[in-house]
Amino acid sequence: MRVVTGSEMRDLDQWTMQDFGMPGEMLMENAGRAAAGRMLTRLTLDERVIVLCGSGNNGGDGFVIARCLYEAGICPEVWLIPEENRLSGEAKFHYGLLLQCGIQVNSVQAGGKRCEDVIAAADVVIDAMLGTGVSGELREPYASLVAACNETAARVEAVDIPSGLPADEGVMWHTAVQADFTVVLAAYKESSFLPRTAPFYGEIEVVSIGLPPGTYDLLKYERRLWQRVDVQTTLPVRSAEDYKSTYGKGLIVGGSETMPGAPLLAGEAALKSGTGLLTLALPASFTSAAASRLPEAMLQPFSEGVRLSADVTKFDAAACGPGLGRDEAAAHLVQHLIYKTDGVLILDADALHILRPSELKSRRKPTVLTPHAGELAALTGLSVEEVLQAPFQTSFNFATAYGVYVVMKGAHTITSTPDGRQFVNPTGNAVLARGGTGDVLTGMVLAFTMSHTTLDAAVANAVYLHGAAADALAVTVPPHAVKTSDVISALPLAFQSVESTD
Ligand SMILES: NC(=O)C1=CN([C@@H]2O[C@H](COP(=O)(O)OP(=O)(O)OC[C@H]3O[C@@H](n4cnc5c(N)ncnc54)[C@H](O)[C@@H]3O)[C@@H](O)[C@H]2O)[C@H](O)CC1
Ligand SMILES: [K+]
Repeated sequence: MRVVTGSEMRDLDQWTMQDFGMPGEMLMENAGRAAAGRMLTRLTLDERVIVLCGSGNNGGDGFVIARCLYEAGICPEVWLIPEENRLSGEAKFHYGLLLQCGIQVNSVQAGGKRCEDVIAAADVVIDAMLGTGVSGELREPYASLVAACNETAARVEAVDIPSGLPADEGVMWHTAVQADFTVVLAAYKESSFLPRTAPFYGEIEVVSIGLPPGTYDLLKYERRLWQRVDVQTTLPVRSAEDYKSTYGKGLIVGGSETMPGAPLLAGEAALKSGTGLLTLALPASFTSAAASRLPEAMLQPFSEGVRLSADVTKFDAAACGPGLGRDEAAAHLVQHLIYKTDGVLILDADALHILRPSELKSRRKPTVLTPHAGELAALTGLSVEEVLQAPFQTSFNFATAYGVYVVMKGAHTITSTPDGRQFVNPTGNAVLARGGTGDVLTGMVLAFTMSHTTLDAAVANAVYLHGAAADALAVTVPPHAVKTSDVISALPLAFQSVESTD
């Protein structure tokens, strides 16, 4: 399922109409009819339904939806917001068809009955006012109608995008319809994954509008959801012939006086994600606690201060950062791993605070960074707010500039590859909003980079199953009554959730 910008969507529309040859009227019929189909599953014949239609093609979709509801026996009250003569193209065409059906269309411009009052008294309001073509602050009467939609007790269902909301990240906006349900046309828009804009969509369903197969391959960059089927088709299948080093030799470097548990969380997660041979490098004072907590792991206590005694070149993958601290000795350790490891290097937590991005360019082997918004802000010199407003572009820029994988953690974690592909994660919940869950993900990424055939799948699967473990927990316990090690305990449930055939 793709994630597109407004201009990418328009390009795909144009190609479909001009090159593929599908008339715009047909594309709009497909869009409106598909949206109506999803809305009809939620409507009852006795509900008073209002359809608000704007001046562009979003409004055109509204005309088609109104006609489809009429066909299904529901007589919607249609409100045209602009003057009729503002309509053009396929929207004007479908407006004509609607009038042909004998459906009365009310005009906001005509005065008399106030549309706001009708919205207040409705059972369902279908928002076909503005779609991906919105720009700038809402002009009247749209601003007042959006306010009315946000005050009514009616169920509000948006077409393609809640009116007023930008499709793209990084766009200033002021107000938007708070939808209960949004039927998204053809592909997710970026704003459905941003912390500030996602809540306005309400429940989302994406519908096909008949774009020909392969249309999305026209786009320069792949940006899509990483879905259950992607995990099912790339998760390695274990075999009886496997032996303990089949899935690599992993190293986790971390821990300090103030954060002794972080490498243990990462280590346990790595072991429960399939690592056969794991070494923990941590302060000597914690080795006995580590041995009792993780007897499966080999231990390499730091020698005097924070020095690695292990030969890092013999590991297939190394993860550095959980609980490491940020002093000078820790900084030397990070540099040592950047320049000396022969395998995949995962940098998380304190290692990201220590890291000088320019050093990444010396890496000849793959590198995976797992920052949250604050860490990515520090790495890029942006503010946290700037990162949260444009997570796709920010992580894309860093990944392609430094040739690394970037896992930008959040409610919708985005994985960016060195060549600019991006995968949005659909799993996870508030259970993960607690200390140590990042350490768990680091251990999972370490394990998966050694067991998967491609790094794309290794990283995206780790993110997916990390969230799926939280989803499995949330089924039985409230998010506040969970501790991070419960997420590790739920990993088998996460694996089962993708291995089951249902
Ligand atoms: N492939 C698809 O997804 C298809 C999508 N369709 C629908 O088309 C809209 C995009 O249509 P477009 O005409 O480009 O823009 P809008 O309808 O969103 O609105 C433009 C319209 O709104 C006015 N406007 C813009 N900004 C403001 C503002 N700040 N205040 C007031 N008015 C504003 C502007 O003047 C224009 O008149 C997409 O979302 C889908 O719903 C196609 O139907 C089929 C293919
Ligand atoms: K809309």
